[in-house]
Amino acid sequence: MPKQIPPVALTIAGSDSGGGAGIQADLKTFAFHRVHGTSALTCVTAQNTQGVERVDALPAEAVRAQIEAVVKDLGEQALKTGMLLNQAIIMTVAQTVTALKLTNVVIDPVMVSRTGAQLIDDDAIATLRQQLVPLATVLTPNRYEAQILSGVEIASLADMEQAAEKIYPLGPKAVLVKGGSMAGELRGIDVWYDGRTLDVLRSETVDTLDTHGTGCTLSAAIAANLALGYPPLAATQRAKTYVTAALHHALRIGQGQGPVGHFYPLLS
Ligand SMILES: Nc1ncnc2c1ncn2[C@@H]1O[C@H](COP(=O)(O)OP(=O)(O)OP(=O)(O)O)[C@@H](O)[C@H]1O
Ligand SMILES: Cc1ncc(COP(=O)(O)O)c(N)n1
Repeated sequence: MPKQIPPVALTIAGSDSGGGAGIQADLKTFAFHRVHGTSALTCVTAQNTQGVERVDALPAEAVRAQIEAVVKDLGEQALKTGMLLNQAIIMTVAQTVTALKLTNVVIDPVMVSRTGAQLIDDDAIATLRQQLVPLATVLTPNRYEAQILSGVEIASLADMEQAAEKIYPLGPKAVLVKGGSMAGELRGIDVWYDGRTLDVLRSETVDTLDTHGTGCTLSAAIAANLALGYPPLAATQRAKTYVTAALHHALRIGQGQGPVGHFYPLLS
């Protein structure tokens, strides 16, 4: 049988020592999709299922060097960004993605945790909005990040739709407002807007506390499906289906929120 050449996807994100989110979630998600994953590490977190205990940033130039090293040799069919942490790293990633003319760019604008805690400073948020958001093929804010980017207080499906329409003019080709931290039946419902189509991506609400890494996994799965050649909306629908299945098989490990089951077909 001839050897197959896998597509390549790049993640630019932080390390989660607990293995449930960040680079670790991204590489597992790429591997599940049979996409070769490359990575540019932005920061190292000391983290477990209960929270983040410490964060150490890498120098922005080290982030640039990692991106350049893997892209010039292995290429990339898609990339995602996750936790970029500070203004210098955000600026460097935006410059490098532009300079290398990288395409199929999924931006997970990690700014606020699901519990509502701000993860990066105000300067970094402004830079992310101005320099990185316009480069996105798909931008995936959670409820609180969508509130910051749109100025809309989000409590209903109509609010999610309005936020997606307000974020779109910032420059991404498509916006997915994620509903993992919405209440009741809206938990797990996402809103897509690409300037033409306003679509609601529905899945059943999975009744579990073990949701660590859902956001990272979703954006990595979108990038993997883009690398496989699916157009943005189809890639996002397939990613949503994957995250829902992985949530159904979330791992009950650790004392806090366990990670989703990335390789759920292998779990008995
Ligand atoms: N309990 C759930 N049931 C079904 N889908 C869910 C659930 N929780 C999250 N999701 C889905 O997971 C994906 C990630 O969304 P979420 O809003 O959790 O992102 P996030 O806040 O960035 O993630 P995280 O909580 O990992 O920081 C979305 O498609 C969302 O709808
Ligand atoms: C290194 C790192 N990156 C990102 C997240 C957010 O993860 P998620 O939004 O998927 O829970 C995290 N907890 N740690």
